[in-house]
Amino acid sequence: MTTLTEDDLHISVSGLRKMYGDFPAVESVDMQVRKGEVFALLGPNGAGKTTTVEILVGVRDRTAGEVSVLGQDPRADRRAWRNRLGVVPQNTGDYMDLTVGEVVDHFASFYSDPIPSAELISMVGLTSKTKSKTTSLSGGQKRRLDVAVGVVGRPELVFLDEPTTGLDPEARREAWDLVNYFRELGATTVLTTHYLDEAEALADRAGIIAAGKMLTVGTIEELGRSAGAATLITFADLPDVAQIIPATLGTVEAAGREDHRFSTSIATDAPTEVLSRLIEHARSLGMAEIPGLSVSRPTLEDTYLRLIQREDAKR
Ligand SMILES: Nc1ncnc2c1ncn2[C@@H]1O[C@H](COP(=O)(O)OP(=O)(O)OP(=O)(O)O)[C@@H](O)[C@H]1O
Repeated sequence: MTTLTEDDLHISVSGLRKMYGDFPAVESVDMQVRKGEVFALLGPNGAGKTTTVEILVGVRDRTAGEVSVLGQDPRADRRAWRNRLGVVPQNTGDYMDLTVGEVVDHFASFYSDPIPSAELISMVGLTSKTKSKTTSLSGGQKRRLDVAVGVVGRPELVFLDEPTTGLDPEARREAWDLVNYFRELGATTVLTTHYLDEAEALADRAGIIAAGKMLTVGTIEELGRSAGAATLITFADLPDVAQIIPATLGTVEAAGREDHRFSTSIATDAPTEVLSRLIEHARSLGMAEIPGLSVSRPTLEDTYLRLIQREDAKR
């Protein structure tokens, strides 16, 4: 594993804790976000995602822990530092009686090199609404305007708190395009979400958080492999499998009749070895093909559900 230096990191958090009275909204969060990556904070309702983001962007104080964002402690909240961030909070205020174009122009005026308003409005799919009052926008359209306002200053580090909640599938895709656009510009993105497909589609790495605790951090593939989830190899009509796959290599999990076939599943951490033994076995029986063969890798969803359920069981 390569050792990361402070220069490679846009965010470094250790031992983060936030108490509301004697309730720990954030109990132990450790995470590092590398320059240029898309990092997803995944977790169920009330996990502590928003509180963590609010601390990172300097709008909420912390009880304990070390936090560095773009090389600074967010508590200092310096203007030059803030201008390098783009923040799309979960709940934004209203934009009063202004039109979409006026709102974007207004926020653009705070920055020295903003994304041109028309370009940005088009990127979030609101061109036809440029002259409409924001009060007439649908919930999803308003959310897209929030995203535009948050990123108009070409931030180096973007925080998107549940950017696609309430959006229809097409608008979700547009929001995803925007994240990819920022990735191409070299920006770092932290997004909170409880949509696993969103993390899978967008994130380089993700952290799973529940009940204020960071349970695991890794690439999407690493997360899929963690929490003891095994690869599942399924096939049909291959006799005497138990004799060629010892228990040390895999567990023959299910055997049943399906569509006139006798199907078998093997859960294994050594899929290549199991497959090669199966193929050799099939050949020795004179079979050219193994009927119904499929290999399914454990998914992010498997790991997520396992970890969240394990955490729920503790409470
Ligand atoms: N101002 C506050 N005072 C007291 N408790 C709070 C406050 N803000 C948040 N909490 C509690 O802290 C916990 C974490 O909340 P937070 O909003 O960070 O969760 P979240 O992961 O963002 O959830 P969601 O996905 O529902 O937005 C929740 O139990 C919430 O009720």
